[in-house]
Amino acid sequence: MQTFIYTAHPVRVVFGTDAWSTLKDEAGLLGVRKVLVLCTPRQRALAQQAVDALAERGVGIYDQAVMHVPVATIRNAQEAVRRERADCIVALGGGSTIGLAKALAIESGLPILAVPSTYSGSEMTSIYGITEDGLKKTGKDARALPRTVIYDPSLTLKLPFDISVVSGMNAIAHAAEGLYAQEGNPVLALMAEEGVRAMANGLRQLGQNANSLAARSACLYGAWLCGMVLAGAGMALHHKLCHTVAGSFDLPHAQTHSIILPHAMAYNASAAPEAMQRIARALGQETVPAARALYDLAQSLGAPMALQDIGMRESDLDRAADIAIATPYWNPRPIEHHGIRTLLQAAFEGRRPT
Ligand SMILES: NC(=O)C1=CN([C@@H]2O[C@H](COP(=O)(O)OP(=O)(O)OC[C@H]3O[C@@H](n4cnc5c(N)ncnc54)[C@H](OP(=O)(O)O)[C@@H]3O)[C@@H](O)[C@H]2O)C=CC1
Ligand SMILES: O=C(O)/C=C\C(=O)CC(=O)O
Repeated sequence: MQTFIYTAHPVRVVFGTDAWSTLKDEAGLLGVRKVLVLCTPRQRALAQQAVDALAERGVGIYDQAVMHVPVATIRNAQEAVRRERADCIVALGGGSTIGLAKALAIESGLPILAVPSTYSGSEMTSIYGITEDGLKKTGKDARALPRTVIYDPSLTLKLPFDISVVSGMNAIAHAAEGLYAQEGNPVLALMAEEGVRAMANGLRQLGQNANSLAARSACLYGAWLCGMVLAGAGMALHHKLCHTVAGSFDLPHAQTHSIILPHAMAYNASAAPEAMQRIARALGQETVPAARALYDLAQSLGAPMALQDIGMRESDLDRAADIAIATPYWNPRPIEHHGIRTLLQAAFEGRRPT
């Protein structure tokens, strides 16, 4: 067996259809007294339920989380933390809310208790992203890793089917890329394959019945595994392209992942054949190239397939390629301008990878 390094990311996880009811006890186990609940404006009613459940520990709500964590939002939320003298942050929502909690924790050292309602997987990682002056910067900081995660599939029942699909593809992207990323290893490869399998099966079941708790459980379990792979193995070309395109041109994160993933896999296929085999096997499509199997999965679930359909302008593709190439992540195949520009064109048009 090859020599490798595996780093565990210590997060306490409570998983199950009634897991949400443990919120107060879990906050108690963290030894905190004043909990500020973060959410987006539309999740405020759920956040109020959290404050009520936390009883004397629930001191307030900050409900202005937005995607890509703009610096101005962080400043306003920091003010709420100071005003309420919070000593803990509950992040209740998707990756946008969890991302805001991470930015606050990096500055304050406060512990995060995350209750995810999408499949972004952010709750399992110490990776953070902050957007300033139209540019998204990402980094890693141990303080950004939540101390506790409560996964309750019943909280994801209201996640619309179309968002569930692209969010699930975002999770699959973590695992797919983790199979060839620089810090990948055999332990993470096991999680990656199982994560892709669980998520793909869960999404297919959701396609039959979006209210199925069994399907929602499979998706959330897949999101957890895929998030752990992202945390441990790191990122490569695909994630870099998504951060460039979504962060710099203000496109929706998960949709961008879903569209670019098959094209990034096609770019890397020749340099990472074993990873491609594992992805195709996890999708139950061993005779089809992984890139096409991913494209077909997304298409069969009605996901948007072209960057032009989610607001990208063709005139911005050259700049997107320039930004992605300027500060590349490590990648198994060398990053070269013509290949990346061609990849972005294919993703812009939504062509099935050849
Ligand atoms: N650092 C990391 O490891 C990672 C970070 N991310 C970051 O996370 C962000 C994207 O996360 P993502 O989860 O896709 O985006 P959001 O958190 O913005 O959620 C996506 C959509 O789902 C809706 N939604 C969430 N929960 C519910 C619910 N329970 N019921 C109904 N609708 C719901 C949101 O609605 P509403 O806005 O109304 O709440 C929103 O429209 C990006 O900024 C990305 O960079 C993503 C993956 C990993
Ligand atoms: O692209 C992803 O899904 C993973 C990481 C990030 O989004 C980084 C971040 O902005 O938090």
